[in-house]
Amino acid sequence: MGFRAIEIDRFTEVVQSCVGKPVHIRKRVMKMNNTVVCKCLFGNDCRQQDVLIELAEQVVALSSGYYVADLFPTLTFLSTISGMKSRLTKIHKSLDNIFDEIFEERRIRRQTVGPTEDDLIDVLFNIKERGGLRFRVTDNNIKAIFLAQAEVREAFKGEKTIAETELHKLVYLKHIIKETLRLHITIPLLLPRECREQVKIGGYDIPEKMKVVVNGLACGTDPEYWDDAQTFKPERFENTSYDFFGTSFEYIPFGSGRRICPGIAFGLVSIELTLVRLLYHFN
Ligand code: HEM
Repeated sequence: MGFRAIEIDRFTEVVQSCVGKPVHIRKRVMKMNNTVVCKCLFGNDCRQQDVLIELAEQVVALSSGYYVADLFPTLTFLSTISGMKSRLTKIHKSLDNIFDEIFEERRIRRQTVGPTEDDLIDVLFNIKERGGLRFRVTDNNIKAIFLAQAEVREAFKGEKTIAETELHKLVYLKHIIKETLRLHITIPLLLPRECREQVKIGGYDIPEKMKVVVNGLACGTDPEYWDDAQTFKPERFENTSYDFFGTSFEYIPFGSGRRICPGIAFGLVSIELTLVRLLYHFN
């Protein structure tokens, strides 16, 4: 059984054991998803798992918030006095140290036991050691990949469980997920961009190097594009071609362009499986 299936089973059992008592579903789902991602990356017995999950939760909390300093990028002191800068620097340093620790432990294990290729870190170390690429793979490249894990899903392709292959049948569930992500986009202002060249947008001159913040929530709820924009209506996605890849700017729950979320497939399967389990087992 793959990591995801095991963790979803565990999650279902925990929720079941709470029957009759209140359960904080959001907290539990978040913890479960972070555990799955962590295990896919660093294996089943990662000593640093709890700290990594804690840091991931802090990053999500910081990146999904609204910060006045984002609106006034030239006022650099704002990000300093708001404490945002020092919090991000602190998290970055902690992550970097933990990655160094994990890499070192894995190097030692590979020297004694050898590679196992059952998690992403071994896959990347194998690539690094095998060489033969046009570029050299460094520890920093590996760290960057862990922070933007587009390959995760690909690496675990062989691990699909029957439940995952059955998901395509649940058409309405997919509409519900699309509609939920439209009204409740996870990162409402996406990630900030920097303009590469001077452009005119909507009558405004945007100079080169200007920081641009795209309001994804406003796009998804703009009455010019959406009928009854504030109402939850999953059927609105019937017979439409909206996808998650940022091809229509009125629907960009995972962002768009170069910095589009690399975890789309990973995230969607996790949402679908979790919902299916909850709907199956609980009223
Ligand atoms: C339903 C689940 C998810 C949603 C709604 C979501 C949404 C987003 C959004 C809106 C962005 C900003 C994109 C932009 O500015 O254009 C983003 C970036 C990102 N996401 Fe996700 N995400 C999800 C799951 C995941 C998962 C599972 C992973 C990793 C396993 C992941 C990793 C990332 C990373 C690394 C970035 C930054 C990309 C960059 O800086 O270029 N996401 N995500």
